[in-house]
Amino acid sequence: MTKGGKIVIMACGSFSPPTYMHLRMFEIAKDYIHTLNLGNVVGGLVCPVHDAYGKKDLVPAHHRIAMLKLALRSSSWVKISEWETQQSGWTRTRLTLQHHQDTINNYLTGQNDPDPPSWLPDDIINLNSLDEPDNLMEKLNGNVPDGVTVKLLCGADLLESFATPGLWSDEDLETIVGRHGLVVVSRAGCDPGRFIYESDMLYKHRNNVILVTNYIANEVSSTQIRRLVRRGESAKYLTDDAVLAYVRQHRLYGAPHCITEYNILNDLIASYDKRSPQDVIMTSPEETSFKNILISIRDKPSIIDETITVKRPRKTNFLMPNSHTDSVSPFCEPLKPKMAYVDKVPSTYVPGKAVKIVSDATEHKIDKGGGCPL
Ligand SMILES: Nc1ncnc2c1ncn2[C@@H]1O[C@H](COP(=O)(O)OP(=O)(O)OP(=O)(O)O)[C@@H](O)[C@H]1O
Ligand SMILES: NC(=O)c1ccc[n+]([C@@H]2O[C@H](COP(=O)(O)O)[C@@H](O)[C@H]2O)c1
Repeated sequence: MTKGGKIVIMACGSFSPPTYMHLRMFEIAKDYIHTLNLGNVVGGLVCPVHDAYGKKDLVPAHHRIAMLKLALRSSSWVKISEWETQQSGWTRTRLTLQHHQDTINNYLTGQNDPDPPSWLPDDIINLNSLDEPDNLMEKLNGNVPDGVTVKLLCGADLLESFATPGLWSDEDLETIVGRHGLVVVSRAGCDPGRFIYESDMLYKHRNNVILVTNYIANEVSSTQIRRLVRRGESAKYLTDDAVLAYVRQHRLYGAPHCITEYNILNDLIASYDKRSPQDVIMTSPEETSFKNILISIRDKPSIIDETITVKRPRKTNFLMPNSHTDSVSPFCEPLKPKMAYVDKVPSTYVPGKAVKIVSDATEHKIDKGGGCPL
């Protein structure tokens, strides 16, 4: 067994919106712990804070949860705990760590709720279902040799917030650091090693603080994404496309009225049933609640992108009969934005699904089906 036992790493924060760095923290921390044999990471939890935390630009929890779900859809081991957001008000981090640790260990000792919470790490669920009867008996008797410790995963700025007068109580910090432990990821402008050295309490518990150097520094923050969004500038590649799509769709953080650009990937065409030499595939279209959708169409890989604007002329139910294909007829002015109308789009036209645009010299059509994942 590794020396630190089973660990669940939990990041508490606003996640308004989640960034790639929020996700990277988990990967970096897990690798570090495993390569140095400091413990066995059996799960990761993201715990968005309650709305009552009241931080600037904290959008309602249901939005932050929805964005986290989109951001984490490819993670096999990091889950979201909505627990804090479901409490009657803001919860101190010590209580959050304690609650999750207790719930996990109760589950492991068989005192579990028959309906385990959705955030319970899969490895914990599997661990329990693999229990030998003897081992289970030992656990039922209250002897849990390998209980799980929930550690607080944070950036070095959060560690340094421990020194902000009145923000954290000494008693809470003693419990968080002494009983749970910290996994701190480096962040520009912070010196966590020195910070620990200069705090008597942290220095005393320094063996319970794992300092992880992020050698591939990424200084993206939610603040920066919000700023770009507010200014109508691109935040692409700072967070997941689906998160940005959600932000635009719900006009969060002052996002301007939506014009969405879709890339047309010619190299994907080959994998689809080709109808004409000008077939193009749209990637990552979004829900059709937008009035204007900007679509880049590249007829031939060699020529400059042309764009057409597809307008929804009136409210429809957006359900397309199986056999139906709507026409988009652009004005024929080469290399200028072209206006076109789409009456209806297929019900499959949702985030994460691509729609095939079939084009020829005079008309463009949006075709049902042919979806490809993002
Ligand atoms: N670039 C980063 N490097 C290291 N840690 C980070 C980074 N961005 C966020 N974190 C950590 O992620 C956790 C959640 O932070 P939070 O939701 O406040 O993100 P943020 O991007 O710093 O937000 P904001 O910009 O709104 O203050 C914190 O522990 C924070 O230190
Ligand atoms: N006393 C405490 O327990 C305490 C104080 C400040 C922040 N926090 C937590 O730290 C996180 C900080 O998030 P932000 O970096 O987004 O402000 C939040 O989850 C918040 O609840 C806890």
